[in-house]
Amino acid sequence: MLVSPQQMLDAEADWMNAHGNAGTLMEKAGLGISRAIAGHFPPHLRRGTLVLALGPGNNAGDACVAARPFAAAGWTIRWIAACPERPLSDLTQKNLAALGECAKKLNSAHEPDPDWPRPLVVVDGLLGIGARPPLRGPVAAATQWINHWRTVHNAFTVSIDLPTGLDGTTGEADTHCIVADLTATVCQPKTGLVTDNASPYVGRLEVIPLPELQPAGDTTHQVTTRQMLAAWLPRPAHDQHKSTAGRVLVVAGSPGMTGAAALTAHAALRSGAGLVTIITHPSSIDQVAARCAPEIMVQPFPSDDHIDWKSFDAVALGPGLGANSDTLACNILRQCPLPVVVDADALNALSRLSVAERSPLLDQPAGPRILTPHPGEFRRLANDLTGTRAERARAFTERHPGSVLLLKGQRTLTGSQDGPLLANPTGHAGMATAGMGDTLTGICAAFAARGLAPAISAAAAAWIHGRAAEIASFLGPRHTAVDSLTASDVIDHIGSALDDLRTL
Ligand SMILES: NC(=O)C1=CN([C@@H]2O[C@H](COP(=O)(O)OP(=O)(O)OC[C@H]3O[C@@H](n4cnc5c(N)ncnc54)[C@H](O)[C@@H]3O)[C@@H](O)[C@H]2O)[C@@H](O)CC1
Ligand SMILES: Nc1ncnc2c1ncn2[C@@H]1O[C@H](COP(=O)(O)OP(=O)(O)O)[C@@H](O)[C@H]1O
Repeated sequence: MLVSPQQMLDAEADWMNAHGNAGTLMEKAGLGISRAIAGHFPPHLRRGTLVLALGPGNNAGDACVAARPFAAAGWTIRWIAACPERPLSDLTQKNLAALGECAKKLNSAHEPDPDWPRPLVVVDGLLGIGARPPLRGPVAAATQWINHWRTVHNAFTVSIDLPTGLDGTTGEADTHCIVADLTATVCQPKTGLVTDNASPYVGRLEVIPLPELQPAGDTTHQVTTRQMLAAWLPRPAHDQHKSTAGRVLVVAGSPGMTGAAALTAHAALRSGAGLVTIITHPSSIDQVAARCAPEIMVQPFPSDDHIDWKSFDAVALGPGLGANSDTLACNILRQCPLPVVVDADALNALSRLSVAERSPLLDQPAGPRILTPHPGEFRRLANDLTGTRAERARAFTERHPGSVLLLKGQRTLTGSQDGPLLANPTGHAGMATAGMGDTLTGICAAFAARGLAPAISAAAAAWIHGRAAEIASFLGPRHTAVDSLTASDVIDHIGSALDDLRTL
């Protein structure tokens, strides 16, 4: 559910009227924020430096609570009062004191101390949901040094509830709005966080559960959470075998794009599929097979276009298929009774059909369909739709009620006729690289083959895909800069993302 800042403030006021003490809520929220930071930097694994930028409100208290497990694990803790003319709130002072001697005050924040251990994490506890841009005075100065540290000193920035300078309702941002690598939003995500305006500022989004508060809000638009996913993704049954674990058919690859077929198939294999078979252009078979692990079967397109659907549970259709396979792609879409994840050149084939030919394939398909366009492919499929990404996604699923839409991008959206619009919170900008969509298609097809409903397969795949990218970049044994991530790195960490999800 999305809530406006006002709805959240109302829920907080109700709780305060009934219980009169914000301390217990701060304790829970702060420890949840701490766990979210630990999802990138487990405090016992790498001992770095945590800098707390404290404002006059209770976000600053949350930041101090969040720092406690890091202090206990031996991190260097520094804090700075961003508005020296205003006192820190009573709860902030109490939780700052609880950090003990290891939390030292900074009088200015021109540059980070070169002797501080890395990683360097800065927590933006400046302003909360009660504030709105424009930024003024010392807070505006604080957001500028935090953004400078991020750009020049590779600081990882964590915002509590919303990046300071972002309007929680509209997502409009002040010029000096914090660019948050992680936004830990308490209780429910605020409407502004998932708007198109907010995408340069919000980064990874983590919703910190706080069931004590019960705000009203918009249930038709949600952020996918770990709690939802854990209920959706079953562990394998003791008595399953490879033919019941999910059989994926990958229809992909062509001369020059054999890697797309291999990436899709490997992602499906790592996402729990029991059997993975690629069918590809006869001229590419040897190259595709050479790229694949021995577990993956590789066969040529059948000469008569006949595929025995009983041998499979789901299909991944389109990655690297090239522009000469429109007939094959459209025939599969006409005939296949199984869930089909429709990507890349299969989407382009659909775009090239007339509306009269395309509509029945999307509105009354022969089986479940999950369409996974990136924004370029989406424009080709529905170039008449206008409005925000969310509005266009909704309009598309209303127009084509028989298909699930997985609209990729920085905040990937899953839309379906009868479910809420789901915004994906995981992932980072290092995912903007070749083959990443092919990987997502493989994960999604494996989940559909394992029996998950189409919309759930799509939303779960987007979450796992993004989380695998985070683990590869921040936690994996060979973690490196975000911008050196490859699609193959993501595939290598799908298993860690599944594990991570199950160790809530
Ligand atoms: N190793 C391989 O074999 C690879 C094969 N690939 C295949 O190459 C084929 C062509 O796919 P491409 O997606 O590269 O080409 P497309 O022509 O479908 O898409 C590129 C166009 O879409 C726009 N676009 C893409 N992402 C966008 C975004 N986030 N926002 C706005 N616009 C965006 C670009 O500006 C560009 O105009 C597909 O079959 C694909 O599966 C690619 O996945 C790359 C790797
Ligand atoms: N800036 C970003 N932040 C988070 N995820 C991103 C970002 N850019 C791209 N992605 C993700 O990476 C994938 C790219 O898919 P796509 O463009 O189809 O790649 P390809 O066609 O090369 O396989 C999508 O899942 C998308 O959501």
